[in-house]
Amino acid sequence: MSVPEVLRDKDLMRSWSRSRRCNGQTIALVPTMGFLHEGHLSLIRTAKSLADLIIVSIYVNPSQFSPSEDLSTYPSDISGDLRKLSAAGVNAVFCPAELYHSASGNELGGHREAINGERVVASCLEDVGSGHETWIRVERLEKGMCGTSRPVFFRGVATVVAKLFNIVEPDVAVFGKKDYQQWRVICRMVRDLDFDVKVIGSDIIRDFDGLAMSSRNVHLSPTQREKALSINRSLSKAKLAAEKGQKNCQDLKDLVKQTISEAGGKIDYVEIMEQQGLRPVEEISCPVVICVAAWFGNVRLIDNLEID
Ligand SMILES: Nc1ncnc2c1ncn2[C@@H]1O[C@H](COP(=O)(O)OP(=O)(O)OP(=O)(O)O)[C@@H](O)[C@H]1O
Ligand SMILES: CC(C)(CO)[C@@H](O)C(=O)[O-]
Ligand code: BAL
Repeated sequence: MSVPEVLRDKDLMRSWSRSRRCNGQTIALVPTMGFLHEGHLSLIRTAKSLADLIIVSIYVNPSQFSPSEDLSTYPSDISGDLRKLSAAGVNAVFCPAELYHSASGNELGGHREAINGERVVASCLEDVGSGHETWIRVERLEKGMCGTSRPVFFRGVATVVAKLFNIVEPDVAVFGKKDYQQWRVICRMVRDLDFDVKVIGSDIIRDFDGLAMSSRNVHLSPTQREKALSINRSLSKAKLAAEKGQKNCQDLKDLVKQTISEAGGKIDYVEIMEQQGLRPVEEISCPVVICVAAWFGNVRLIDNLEID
């Protein structure tokens, strides 16, 4: 077990990376928001098969949360994460305190301020008069599904991932297919803006009972967790129905919605999209992905299943 180098400063991160690339070593980046689980570790294993050195970034990006979302309660355990990353054989961990410039020109987004000892969070950067004003929009792919319920999400993700690519300068970057739309948005950004980075989508890792692993699962009560198993159950049912010949997407979506609602989940969306461009499909005649987001109490979970 070797302890990875922990870098908090973007210039140091860039020179760490550049010096290794100058020596001919290839670098894979695995961007995360921390509170690591087996899903993240599987991305690291994928990354290790693709590059000489692995960098994991841990940064809870404020600009992808709107003010009503869960930035302030996003789980964190940096010492646990560092232990897992050491065991996983990662070479460096990039965990900047802040990545955005403030209006004063300092590198402080100002999204977390202690007022009267309480942690107050303004999650959308403009709300606090940040100096940051450059955003990447992946105009069609960012719309619909998670883009509807999380209006600043993909703008924030695309922008922070572009920043990470510019700082780390990786050869390869690995993302989870659990966040399917996010993965496709990043692939499109890389293609459209000519980033010299190969983007890889890595398969969803599920817990023993089928629940897709997610940092937010920690907020589920045992009863909510039990109910949340309906997501994977509903996706498997729909896939089986499709394989048996049910090609009508409305019927398949209704099956998914009914299974989750009956278990006590509140549907955010259920969509069936073609895999590459995420355009909605009415009859299955090409590889599709069924994408779901649903609430269990205050926890919003996403999941999906590809039908090839
Ligand atoms: N179960 C999983 N299988 C595969 N990849 C995953 C899984 N969970 C997360 N990832 C991937 O890990 C990367 C970092 O994700 P993040 O740190 O937001 O974790 P998360 O578990 O997705 O958290 P959240 O609770 O926000 O959904 C993303 O590319 C994401 O798709
Ligand atoms: C890609 C990412 C690290 C950007 O903040 C985040 O959205 C995530 O963890 O999936
Ligand atoms: N894994 C996606 C990060 C988010 O939900 O904000």
